[in-house]
Amino acid sequence: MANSEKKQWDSSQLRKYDFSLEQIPRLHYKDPKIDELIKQNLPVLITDSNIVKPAIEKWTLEYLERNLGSAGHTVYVSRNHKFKFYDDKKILNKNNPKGVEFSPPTKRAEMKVFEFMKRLREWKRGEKRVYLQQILNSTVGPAIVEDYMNFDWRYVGEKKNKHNWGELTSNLLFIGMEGNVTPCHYDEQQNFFRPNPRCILFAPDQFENLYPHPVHHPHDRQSMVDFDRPDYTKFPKFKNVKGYETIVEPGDVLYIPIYWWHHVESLMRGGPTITVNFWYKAGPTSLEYPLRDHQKVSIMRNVEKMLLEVLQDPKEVGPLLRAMVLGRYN
Ligand SMILES: O=C(O)C(=O)C[C@H](CCCc1ccccc1)C(=O)O
Ligand SMILES: [Zn+2]
Repeated sequence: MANSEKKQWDSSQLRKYDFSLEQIPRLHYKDPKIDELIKQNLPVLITDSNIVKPAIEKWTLEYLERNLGSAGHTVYVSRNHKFKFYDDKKILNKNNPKGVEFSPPTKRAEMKVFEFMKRLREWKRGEKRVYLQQILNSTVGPAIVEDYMNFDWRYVGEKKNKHNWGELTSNLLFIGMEGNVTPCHYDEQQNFFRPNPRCILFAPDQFENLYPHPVHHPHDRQSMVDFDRPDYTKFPKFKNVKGYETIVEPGDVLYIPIYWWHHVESLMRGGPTITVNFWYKAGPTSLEYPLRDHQKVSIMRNVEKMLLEVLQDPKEVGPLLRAMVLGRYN
């Protein structure tokens, strides 16, 4: 993440998608308008902050190779540029008979940091891509721990308290290759994210245009639409999708509100990217009316989970909901 020079890029380094995008507001970290946006669960790019300054200044690939420690690290391997996340616990296998038949799109490997860096350095176009996604925990070396302690915790703590978020669950370190993509998904956590250069965001009310996988599926929370080749027959509403984008400059931190969809990509021909996130649990939610869009997504998830639990067979969920709604609630 060391960004001594201002990273210049051009639009040929951005992957092309067939939807239009507006810009996400960029505000200086001292600007009080930031709190107004966070309060409304709206994204904002926070500039010139010191939130992860030590990482910005010191975390080069060489520094990380020397200091990430000797433990094995979680690395995903993909045959293409996409790293679509999946939850192992929902895959059908001998000790999960209720799981879903599923062939993972990426392989998860454990690699020592020098092994990962070697793969990064020697990668040739067309070869499998790698993406290190590692929780920052006690296994990392003392220098990294010290840098981590020197993040601007006062600033993030002040936001957490002001907007009564839950506890910080984790900080993940991502080391990705140029052109890597994390496809569109939402998380159930608040996120301060020092991202890869390009983030595309969609509000929770875009649920119907983004067709998330069913809740019991390993790709729960991920969009079923392949942005590179959208299937408008299966997903007709995708053509109505309305999104925002930001290209992150050095020193920026993006606030990704809970339940907001995000697609994250490293610039093509932009070299490897080093990013860090801060995931916070949701705070206590009181149901005020009118309900917020993200609260309706949470309600839909709970209805889906309850129906799956009580009907047992996922194939019965559609017919029951259609019987309940068609001609009566539509
Ligand atoms: O910070 C976030 O929320 C991101 O989406 C960052 C994203 C990788 C996330 C991978 C992942 C997705 C779902 C569950 C666990 C891990 C990136 O930077 O490529
Ligand atoms: Zn995410």
